[in-house]
Amino acid sequence: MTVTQLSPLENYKVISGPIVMVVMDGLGLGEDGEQNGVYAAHTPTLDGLFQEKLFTSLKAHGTAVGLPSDADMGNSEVGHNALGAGRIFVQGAKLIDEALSRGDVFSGAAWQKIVECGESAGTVHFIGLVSDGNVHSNISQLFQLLDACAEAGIERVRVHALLDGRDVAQKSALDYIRPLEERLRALSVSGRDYRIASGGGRMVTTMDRYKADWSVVERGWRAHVLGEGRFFSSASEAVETFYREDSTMTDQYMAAFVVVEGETPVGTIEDGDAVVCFNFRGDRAIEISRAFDEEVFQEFDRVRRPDVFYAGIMEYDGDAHIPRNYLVEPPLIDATLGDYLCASGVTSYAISETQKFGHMTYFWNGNKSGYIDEGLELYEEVLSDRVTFDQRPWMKAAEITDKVIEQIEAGERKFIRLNYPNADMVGHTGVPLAVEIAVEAVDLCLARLLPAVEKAGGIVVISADHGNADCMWTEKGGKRLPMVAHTLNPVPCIIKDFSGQNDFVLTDLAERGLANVAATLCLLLGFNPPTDYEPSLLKLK
Ligand SMILES: O=C(O)[C@@H](CO)OP(=O)(O)O
Ligand SMILES: [Mn+2]
Ligand SMILES: [Mn+2]
Repeated sequence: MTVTQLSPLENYKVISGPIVMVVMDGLGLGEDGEQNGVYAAHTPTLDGLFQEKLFTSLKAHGTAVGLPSDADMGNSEVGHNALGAGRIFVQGAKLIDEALSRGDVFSGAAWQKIVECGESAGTVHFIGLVSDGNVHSNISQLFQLLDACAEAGIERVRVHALLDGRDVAQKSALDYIRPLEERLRALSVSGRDYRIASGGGRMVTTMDRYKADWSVVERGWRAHVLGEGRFFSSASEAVETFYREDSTMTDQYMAAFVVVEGETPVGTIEDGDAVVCFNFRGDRAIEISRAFDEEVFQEFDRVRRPDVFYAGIMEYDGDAHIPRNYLVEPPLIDATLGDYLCASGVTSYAISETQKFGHMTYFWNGNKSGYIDEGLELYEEVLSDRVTFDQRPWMKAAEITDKVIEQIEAGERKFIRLNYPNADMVGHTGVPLAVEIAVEAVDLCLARLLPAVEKAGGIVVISADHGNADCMWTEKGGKRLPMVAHTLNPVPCIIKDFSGQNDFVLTDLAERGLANVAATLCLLLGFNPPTDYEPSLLKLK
């Protein structure tokens, strides 16, 4: 859909400064208490902001962001999609559930190709995250695909199982691996041979994003395709061994492993095979997809590139069309705020560090990777450290702030958006002191950013995409259980108008969610929001 120019808002007095949108990734509003890293941290600036007249909270999980139910935590993809497109789209998690239950997955050309590979003696491989986190994947969907393989008469199936421990409990891998092994065993009758062939922790194997560290993907390639990695007789034996050898080891960081019989890997990927990536979320599935799909590839030495039919369960990048084949159409996230602002001639600037760079560009723009209008937009990436972020909880927040202040002072960009990854990336490590420092780093940066917006006579909107740091542990029987996943909590939203030109008040809405932000930004920029957008949080008095 081509979008039209936005119409000017009546009675709006044009302001000199920019509109600055801050996403504090993973910073939600949880219950007061020491388990809440936002509460526990020293945050004079945020505390002040929470008292602002235009402060509200936004629903950032479940149905408010297009997930199957309100038991689903929010995540960066669905959160930034809603922020950047102003509407609630049925997201991958639900689309795949529906496509599986209706059978659409199996009626398309991609599934036919997979079945053909199986029929001509090829092995069908599944690569993906084995958990029920519903952020990148859902193991229940894998089970349905495996059953369908059996029904279609496919004799040989191999699963390359990435361990989660980030969207689910830190050490829960066996809760997924054991039932998976059980299911594969049960399907291995009537001449069928279904097994786990390789795997590894998601943060060190296969699931890199935004080109942060290609060695992660290379490690996965070596384990899944070439059968190189530490040898075990089964996936559960690998996990049990890693736990035994290092009591501090958690699933997301487990080394790549290969399942062998004797010294022979049971499931390398060979010419004539089919490979399905069953992660529905794109950011961490794009790189491995490129490694399979691309003829010429410079990112690492693939050693051998098997001639396979590769399909994603979904298309991961609607701009670059990655991967070439997929099983389910992704949500059509069109007519984004970026599209409208470009059509209306508004200059903009988007920035984060590597870990969240694509969140403010690719997710924000509806899972499209390129510029909408290079003449009007500038995207900047600050390179992230390559560490587990409990070691550097300040991350690149200061550098991001420097660059944003530079842009504000230069005065050439009307709409500025940035993401501070700290509360989320450090929240996922489960190290309380580091989480508090992460939140404090964000607070410190806001204390520098606000005066710059004030000086320029602009407006700042400060919110988040979902919770994380707001719950660092839960308690059971007097014991603390680390909580590294996102939360179901709402997120703050503060609008601070330093221009004083217009009198904005909060609108009465039955429920406020992330999807209401885009229309709010239109208003602050002096435009009537598109009529099909969720309503603005504000109106002119
Ligand atoms: O790290 C990630 O991939 C997810 C959690 O699975 O976090 P976020 O949605 O905040 O990017
Ligand atoms: Mn996030
Ligand atoms: Mn996260």
